[in-house]
Amino acid sequence: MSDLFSDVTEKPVWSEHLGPGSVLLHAFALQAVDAVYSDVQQVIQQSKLRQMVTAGGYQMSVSTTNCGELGWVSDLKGYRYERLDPLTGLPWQPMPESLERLAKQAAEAAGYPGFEPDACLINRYDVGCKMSLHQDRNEKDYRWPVVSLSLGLPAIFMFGGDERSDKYSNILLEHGDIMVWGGPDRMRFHGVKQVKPGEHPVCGQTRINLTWRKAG
Ligand SMILES: O=C(O)CCC(=O)C(=O)O
Ligand SMILES: [Fe+2]
Repeated sequence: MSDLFSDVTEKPVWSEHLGPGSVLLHAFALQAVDAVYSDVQQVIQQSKLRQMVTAGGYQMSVSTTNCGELGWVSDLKGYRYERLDPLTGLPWQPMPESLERLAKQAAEAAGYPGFEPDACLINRYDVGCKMSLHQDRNEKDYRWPVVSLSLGLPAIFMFGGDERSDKYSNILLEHGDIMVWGGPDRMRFHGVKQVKPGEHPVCGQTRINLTWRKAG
């Protein structure tokens, strides 16, 4: 086919098991990307992306916002979930249906049926942004997984063990991939290496990451 984009939307969907509770769903989101991406743009217009500060006083390189009942925030008081956007004092935007549906489908495909996310964190990585190794531990109930969608520029995801010093694997995350980790893998350290320069047909010079969680 001569259609420029046919190879983008027709990449095979396949599951790669990366641990007893973690699955990389390659290309899982490609069919839903148009709706998801435009809904993310709507959310970002209402709830601005901002660079949060850690308890230690460091400004994160990624820019962040949220949708859903609960939003992840960080400031000098530390990491936590909040019902109100601290920038506006208003509730976060409701989670768009396209996002909620995709998260549930991905969780189910990864072996976590019944996932009801109440938080969707939106991270924008411009070229050069990264996320250091960390655990996701601000959620109330660790029985539910983290479901994480990558859009735009590719990134190397560091997937480590339960200790910060454990060796990690380097996993390539591409546009439309969904990484799910839960169960025995829920507390594994993870992070993202510096995003390399590039131009993506949908997202331009950025990587967008959405992570869904049952936080409350
Ligand atoms: O950007 C990613 O792929 C991971 C993001 C992440 O680990 C987080 O937001 O907690
Ligand atoms: Fe994380």
